[in-house]
Amino acid sequence: MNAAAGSAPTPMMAQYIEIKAANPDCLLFYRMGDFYELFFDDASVASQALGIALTRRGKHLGQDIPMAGVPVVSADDYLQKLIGLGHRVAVCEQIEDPAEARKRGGKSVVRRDVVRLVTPGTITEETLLEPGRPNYLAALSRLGGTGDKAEFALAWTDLSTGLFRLSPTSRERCLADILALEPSEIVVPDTLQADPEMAPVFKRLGRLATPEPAPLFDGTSAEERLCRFFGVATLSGFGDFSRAEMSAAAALLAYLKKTQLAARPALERPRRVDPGAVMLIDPATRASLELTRTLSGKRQGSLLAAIDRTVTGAGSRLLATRLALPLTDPAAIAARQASVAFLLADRARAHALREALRGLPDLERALSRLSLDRAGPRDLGAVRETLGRAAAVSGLFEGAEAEAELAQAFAALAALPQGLAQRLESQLADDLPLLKREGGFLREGAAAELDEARALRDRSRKVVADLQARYCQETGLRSLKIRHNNVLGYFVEVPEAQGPTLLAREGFNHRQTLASAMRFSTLELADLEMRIVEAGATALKIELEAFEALRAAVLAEMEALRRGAEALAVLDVSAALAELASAGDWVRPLVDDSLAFAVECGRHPVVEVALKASTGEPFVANDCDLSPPAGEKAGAIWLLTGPNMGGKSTFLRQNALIAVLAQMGAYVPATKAHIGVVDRLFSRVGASDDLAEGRSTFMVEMVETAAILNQAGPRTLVILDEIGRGTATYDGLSIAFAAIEHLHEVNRARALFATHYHEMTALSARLSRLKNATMRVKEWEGEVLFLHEVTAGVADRSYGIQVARLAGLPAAVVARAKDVLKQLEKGERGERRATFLDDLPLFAARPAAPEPVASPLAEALEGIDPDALTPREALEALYRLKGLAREKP
Ligand SMILES: Nc1ncnc2c1ncn2[C@@H]1O[C@H](COP(=O)(O)OP(=O)(O)OP(=O)(O)O)[C@@H](O)[C@H]1O
Repeated sequence: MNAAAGSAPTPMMAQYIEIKAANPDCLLFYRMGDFYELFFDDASVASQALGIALTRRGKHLGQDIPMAGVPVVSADDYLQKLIGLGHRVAVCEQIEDPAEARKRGGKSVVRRDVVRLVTPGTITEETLLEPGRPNYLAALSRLGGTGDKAEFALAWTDLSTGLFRLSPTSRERCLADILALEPSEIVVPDTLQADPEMAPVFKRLGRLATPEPAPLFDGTSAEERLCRFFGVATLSGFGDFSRAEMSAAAALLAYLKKTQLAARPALERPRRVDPGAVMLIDPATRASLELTRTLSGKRQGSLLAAIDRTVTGAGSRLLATRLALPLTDPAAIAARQASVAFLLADRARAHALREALRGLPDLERALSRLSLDRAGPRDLGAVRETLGRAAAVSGLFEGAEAEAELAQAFAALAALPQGLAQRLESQLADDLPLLKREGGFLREGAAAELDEARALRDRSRKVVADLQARYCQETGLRSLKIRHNNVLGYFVEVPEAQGPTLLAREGFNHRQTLASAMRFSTLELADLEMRIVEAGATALKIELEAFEALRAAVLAEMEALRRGAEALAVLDVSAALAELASAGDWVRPLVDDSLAFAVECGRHPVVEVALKASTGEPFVANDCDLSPPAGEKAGAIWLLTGPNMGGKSTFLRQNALIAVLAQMGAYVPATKAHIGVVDRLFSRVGASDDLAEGRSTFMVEMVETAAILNQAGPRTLVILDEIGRGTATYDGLSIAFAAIEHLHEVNRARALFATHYHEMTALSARLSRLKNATMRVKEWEGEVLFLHEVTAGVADRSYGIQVARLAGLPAAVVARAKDVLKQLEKGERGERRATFLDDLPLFAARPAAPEPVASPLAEALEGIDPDALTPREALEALYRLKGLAREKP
């Protein structure tokens, strides 16, 4: 848009241009009556994104002005779509009554201003939010310049619930930390985004990152800005935060101020998340394990979808957060397990609890809207209902001896302000309207004055009915009606043919003639109108005042209400995990500080369910033991060979998922499990092509493998599937070979390694903690039967051709492949297997051998071309070489 140049625009356009200039990176929703209108380029963008008509409205600089509009009543739907597409929207409202503007003179435009910037990370409307997903706005800061001294920190908030957290991070792990949160938006200093060193991070974050001027992140003023926001003299009461953490948190507040303008969100005090307290899961692992969404980005099919039995939005959000950030402290994990165990032991009460929670309104989000003054009567209703249900839940567990986490939750419920519940109950009607602006949400008896005004209004309605009957009688016109509209107010309407009767009568003033009717006003009606309007206005005023008083009363109890909401979410999650454990026969894993990893009869939580639903076949449970073998200090590595389709990937993943489930405090799909805390989880399973980023499948595989070999430690769990298969056989085999040696000798990590390179199984003779395992198959009348059973041992074949046949490869191709395989096996296989290992030095981790010194003998040999020599010359060359061999090198 280049609207500002040239001749003078109309006053309205001038106002529009000024406001748009102040918000260049947003689509401007410009309020005009019952519509938000968009102009110029914004109009084209919105019309395309929303599928709405692109029209024109007047001219600017001699050109038509493109325009698109959305009705205010359905603006939320359009906002949702635009936000989903990554746009930001500035909502510009009329901030004075049009009557005021008229008083200033004919050409005055109504004052307008932007009241809010709607961005993906700052939405609070129920309709714009997903109930079971937190909506995080994060900020990343870097202090201390570039290089090794740089200090990184993250702060994140969910404006819709008031949650506020911060955590130190680093250049290396910031991307993993950010992606673990799945923020909707992350605010970063523009200087950081422009730093080439950070390019890979920002490339991955893409549109999630919102660059802001670096002064927003100023470290020196951060503490003071935080203190001011929370109204405290010092932050020491909240925790001991680093300067980088405070900088990120202060930037977050500044961004909220910028987007929320007048409204001040009620955020909880910032809490620090210690990075060591959670299992580190890098982005590739997170994606490949499909923890909260599948590789295609859907929730359906993810581990989260498979385990989510919660019945409330807040519960579902808490479960997602726990799954995304599994813990590393055995005591904290045990505390969560104890809650599940408690509810598992008392199924009847757990069931009653779930029934009491089912369909509970989202108190956290209602509180946030109340604090931002964006709430409606149903948000007050949510407080009322939650308090009622909380009392019922408390009653349910009266006298119960609960442990740590649940004991705390019950205490929070007991501390809820039940007086507030009574007050809300006595004031709010049973059925509440969405918006407060039309009233109708206070119950009868809530306020004497209100009842009076309402009675007057209702009486007036009866008076209208009586008046109509009287007019009918007096005029003899039986089809005479009293009607109402916003333009005329109350009026008398008769069919056109009867119009003359009224025109002739005293007291009926003609107002309008329509195609089939005539309309009249009377003095009595005008008088009535005034009384009704006054009564309505009085009633509305009383209701709005009562709303404000109730809102203030709720905000005064914010802390207690928040803790109560959190307690209900904890109860919901614990009961949901108990339900899951009971329905699926899951067990409580022992999680401790050892290096054990022993799972008996483990199952894959997602595949098991999918299998049951599709073929009805049972899932074959399998053991896995990576605990340090007797006499060893480090965990074991299992080298898994087996046929294609044998279930290797499923087995690998299921053990990674069991570790995650165990450390989030859930039960696990197994008959017994002992897990020494995993501090870091790496999984390289299946190809996650990154072709769009300009890296080939093999390159991505190697980058991820490099990350694992560079970072894994003894507490790490590594899951590697078919490393090296994306290149020539010998290259791939060599890489797989070297990678396993490194894992065993240098990283000393617990690992599961699946491969089709059967040559590698011979490594178990040299690596003391490496064990061979294989997927059993049965051959029967030329068919392969996959048993999906993991046993000790080595597979001798991959059955690739059988699988290819099952997949429908043409019979001729299958037959030819069999021939080729036979030839290959005859010619090469036996030899290769026997000599392969002997040809290789044992460990790649060994110091490299010194560079060979060029010998004169070799040089002389190099210079001889046997085909070009006569027999005599050949004999001479031989003598010369013998002579050289006698000399010392
Ligand atoms: N333990 C099990 N019990 C029952 N069915 C299983 C089990 N494990 C795997 N399956 C079934 O076998 C299919 C193939 O499993 P998976 O992909 O793990 O095999 P794979 O050995 O990794 O194959 P490839 O080497 O071809 O990648 C799965 O989709 C699943 O339906």
